[in-house]
Amino acid sequence: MGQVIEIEGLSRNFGDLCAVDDLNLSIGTEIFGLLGPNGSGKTTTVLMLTTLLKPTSGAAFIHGHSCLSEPMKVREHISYVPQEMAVDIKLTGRENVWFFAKMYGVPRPHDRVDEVLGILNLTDRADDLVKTYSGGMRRRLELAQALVHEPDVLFLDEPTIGLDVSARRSIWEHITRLRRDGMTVFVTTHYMDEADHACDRVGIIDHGRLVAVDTPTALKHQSAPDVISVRISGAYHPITGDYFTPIGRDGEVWSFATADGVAALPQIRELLEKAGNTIRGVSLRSATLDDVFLQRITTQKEPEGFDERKFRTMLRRRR
Ligand SMILES: Nc1ncnc2c1ncn2[C@@H]1O[C@H](COP(=O)(O)OP(=O)(O)OP(=O)(O)O)[C@@H](O)[C@H]1O
Repeated sequence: MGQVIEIEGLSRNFGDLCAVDDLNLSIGTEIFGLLGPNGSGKTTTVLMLTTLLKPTSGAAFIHGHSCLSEPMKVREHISYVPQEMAVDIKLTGRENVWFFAKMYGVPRPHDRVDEVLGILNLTDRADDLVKTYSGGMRRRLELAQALVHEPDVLFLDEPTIGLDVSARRSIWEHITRLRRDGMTVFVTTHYMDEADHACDRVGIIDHGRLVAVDTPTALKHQSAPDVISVRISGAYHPITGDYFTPIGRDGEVWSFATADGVAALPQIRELLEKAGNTIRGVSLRSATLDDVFLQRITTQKEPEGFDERKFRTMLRRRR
C-alpha cells in the first residue's frame, strides 16, 4: 500500500497539556478511523494534518509534502469537513458548492458543481435553500463542497454525529464509494459500530497517545474475544481475577471481557455473589469494537459535562 499520509513523532501541547503525544502512523489509500474518548486528541490531530494547527514537534506529510513547510501543496491534495456545520443555510445547495468551486479556482465550475451534487444525490434539491434540508442532506452537501476541487485525501471529523440511522448509513455509503474510487479517507468517530463496518483500519487514541492500530477484525482477535454482561441490582461490589477484565458499566449492567466466556461465566457469577452482589441476569456475547475500545483506553471516564457547542451542532443537523 503506497503511503499517502506519513506522521512522524507528531506532538502538540497546549500550555502544560500534551493533547497529542508522539504520534507515528503511515496511512495508505484506505478509510482510516481515529477513535478515542472525548478530549483524547482526535481533532487536534486532524487540525495538524490539515495544516490548520502547527505541531509543537514532529512532522506530517501528505503525498510527501510537509504539512508544516508546504501547507499550500498539502491543501491541493486534501479536503476537510469539520464537526461544526460548514454550509450557509441562507443559500441554496448549488450556491454553497459554487462558492467553494470559485474559491478553489475549479476549471469549468458549472460542470463540476453539477457533478458533485449528482454524486451526493442532491440534484433534485440543489436549488432549494439549505435551511429546508434535513441534517443528512446538509452533511451530504458538506461532502459535495469538500469534493469539488477533486482532492484525493479527505478528512472528516465526526461525519455522522447527530444524524439519524438512515442518514448515517447514507453518509457511510458515500464515504466507502469514495474509498473505492481511490480516495484516502481519515475519519474520526465516536460510533464504534460504524468504524467496525466501514474502516479498513482504526487507531485508538487515549490521552494523546496511540494505543492500538490495526484492522477492526485483528483488534477484536487481539483482545479478549468474549464479553460477559451481568445485571446487578443495588450496590455493585467489585471483583478481581486474572482471567477477566472489567470493561465498564451501562446502567445496572456490568461487563467483563474474557478469553473463554463459557468457562468464565459460572466463575464470575460465583465471585460476584460471594462479594455480595444481587444478580438479575447474565449474558455472554462476542466482543465488539466498543469492547476493544474500552479495554484499550486507560481511564473509563464518565461522560464529560454538557458540551453546548456539540449539542447545538447536533440540533442544527437534526432539524
Ligand atoms: N486551543 C486549545 N487550547 C487549549 N486546549 C485545547 C485546545 N484545543 C484542544 N485542547 C485540549 O486538548 C485536548 C484534546 O482535544 P481534542 O479536541 O483534540 O480532543 P478530541 O479527541 O477531538 O475530543 P472530542 O471527541 O470531544 O471532539 C483536550 O483536553 C482539549 O481540551
